[in-house]
Amino acid sequence: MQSYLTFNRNTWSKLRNSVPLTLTEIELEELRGINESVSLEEVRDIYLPLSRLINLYVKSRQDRRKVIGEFLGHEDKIPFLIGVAGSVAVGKSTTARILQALLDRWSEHPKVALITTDGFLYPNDELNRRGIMHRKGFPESYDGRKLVQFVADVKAGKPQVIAPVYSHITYDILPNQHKVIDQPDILILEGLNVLQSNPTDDTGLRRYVSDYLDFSIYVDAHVEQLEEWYIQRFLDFRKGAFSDPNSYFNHYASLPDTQAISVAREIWRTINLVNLQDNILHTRDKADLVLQKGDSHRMKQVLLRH
Ligand SMILES: Nc1ncnc2c1ncn2[C@@H]1O[C@H](COP(=O)(O)OP(=O)(O)OP(=O)(O)O)[C@@H](O)[C@H]1O
Ligand SMILES: CC(C)(CO)[C@@H](O)C(=O)NCCC(=O)O
Repeated sequence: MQSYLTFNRNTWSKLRNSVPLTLTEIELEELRGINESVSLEEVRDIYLPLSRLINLYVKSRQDRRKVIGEFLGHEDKIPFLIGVAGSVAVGKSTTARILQALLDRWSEHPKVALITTDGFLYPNDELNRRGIMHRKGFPESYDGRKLVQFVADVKAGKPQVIAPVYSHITYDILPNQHKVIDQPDILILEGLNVLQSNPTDDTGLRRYVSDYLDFSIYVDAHVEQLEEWYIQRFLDFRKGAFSDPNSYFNHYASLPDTQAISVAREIWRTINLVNLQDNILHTRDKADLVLQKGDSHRMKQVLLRH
């Protein structure tokens, strides 16, 4: 990775510069609500400098838009699109939610929306019909055309763009729910496939989500670590969400720990690890920024493309 600048925790944390250190009590509560295990030190040292960097990128994009607006006599409101990629269970959605909470404190971009590409998975019925239920998360399990169309519409400045919603509890698309993206200042798009280049248009015009990203982040960690986090999350879910009778994994709720661990390990090794190795890991080289995590999700290193 030669085209990246490399920062350890200490050098990165100093780049927070003028970002106010203090988060209000309300903001703190909001961050705690995202994930109780995220430490405040991590937010201060890693995510505040990152929010400063992104703010600079957004401002520069807004300045360019103003020039075009002045030239044309009217200014379109086009969201700044951030992609967050990485393995299953690396912490993409947690990272995206922390960023959302931090970025919408800035007056230049008060409206920050968040979408996960999980919503663009085919519903289970369709996955079963295609015989690919065991390939959830692999490129062929997503409606790539719908996803690219969604992103293209958002980046064309369209109001009220609709995104479908996925539930980790029912393990399926929620048929009667959707999210509306209405010209935010920033849209964070989180998902293991946001940097993938899979053809999504069989008419020959090949378009990828990554063509529309203004800034991309890859959250990275060693595979041993990822397996541990996946199993731990599975166990946490088992105690909580799986005990909901609507949960797809309800039958796992009563499994003893040792058996639950082997089920989780098996799912990890046969599905998510294979997907990481075949389809996700190589997209790391395309990211503008790589966040490298060590033990307990603590950031070890940050790489910034220059
Ligand atoms: N910064 C963090 N500090 C502590 N724990 C974290 C952090 N980020 C994520 N985790 C934990 O790691 C696990 C995976 O996190 P998360 O659900 O955000 O991952 P993900 O990459 O979005 O996964 P998926 O692709 O399956 O949706 C969760 O149990 C979460 O609580
Ligand atoms: C929904 C995805 C693909 C991504 O978030 C993932 O969490 C998943 O469900 N993977 C399939 C295998 C598993 O159940 O972990």
